[in-house]
Amino acid sequence: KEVETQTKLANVVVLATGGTIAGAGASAANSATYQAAKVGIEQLIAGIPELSKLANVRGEQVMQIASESITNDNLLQLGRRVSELADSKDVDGIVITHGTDTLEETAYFLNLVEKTDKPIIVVGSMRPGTAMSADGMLNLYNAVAVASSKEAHGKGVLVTMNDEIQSGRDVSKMINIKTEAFKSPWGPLGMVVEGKSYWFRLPAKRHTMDSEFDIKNIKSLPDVEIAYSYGNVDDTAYKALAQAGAKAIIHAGTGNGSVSSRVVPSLQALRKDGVQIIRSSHVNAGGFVLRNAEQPDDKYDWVVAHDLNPQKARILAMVALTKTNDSKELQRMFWEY
Ligand SMILES: NC(=O)CC[C@H](N)C(=O)O
Repeated sequence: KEVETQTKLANVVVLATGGTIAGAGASAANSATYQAAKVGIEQLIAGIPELSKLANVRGEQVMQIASESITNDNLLQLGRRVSELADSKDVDGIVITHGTDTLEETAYFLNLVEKTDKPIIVVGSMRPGTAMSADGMLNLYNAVAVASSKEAHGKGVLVTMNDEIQSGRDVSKMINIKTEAFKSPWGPLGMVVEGKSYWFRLPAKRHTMDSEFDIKNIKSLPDVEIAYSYGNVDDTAYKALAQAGAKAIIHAGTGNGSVSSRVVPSLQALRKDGVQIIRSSHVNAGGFVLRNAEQPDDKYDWVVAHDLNPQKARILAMVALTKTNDSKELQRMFWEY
């Protein structure tokens, strides 16, 4: 009977990449001062015996780094491993443990390029496992719960933090010291409570099975960079990034993605030289940039990132540029994904 119930459990693979969820501090009082990416995945799984009631869980250490150091090559390596596992008959769901600093970028990347309807859940924590009220254990338990659930199929890449199920496309790290760090401007998709998921809404944007991008066809990612805007800004960073070979520059603009009059002429010139200019906003709670509002995008042949923050806009621009360098096509993609 025991064997029978065991075989009915979903097979979930946890791909570990590092971050605070694998962090360790000197004492239980160290919630903010600790080293990320220290604890191996076997030890993390062994620390949560309750996982074996949810799924047949096995771990794989893909890398062991703090996520601010993740490169495009790391993204491709992780994306390819996820794709291999998703293609495997004996894998039902995939969890990725990740540092929280760039978790929103990796989750969005996978959401765009993985051709599967199997659940892919990206999870991190705000406190290391050695701290009082560590959040990693429950976040990982919730990730495995969602990864092994039938309802999570076809909903794109998801993030489970702070009991919430968020869309990997929408979610962003909004504060760096609280366990309620991850928010979406459009709200969570659901909740996980005691290992059971409760859904309230669905993602509206194209993802995974419905995406025109496929990790299997992406050999490398082009150079896309971000320039931050603020009072007294000038064009130095934009020109330097283009000089260094950026194929597209994400304008991390103020407000509506507005552009300083000291910067506009240089961005027009860069566009004439072939660099794609993509206007986004760095406002905290989520930007909303519209074409020809603030700047005449049609006239300058610029693209708007709409609600994607600058770091997510970088991800979509890189993936999009593997297919096209046509600014109209890029803009279509920025509306659809
Ligand atoms: N809370 C975290 O995971 C942050 C730790 C580290 N900076 C990282 O992103 O990997």
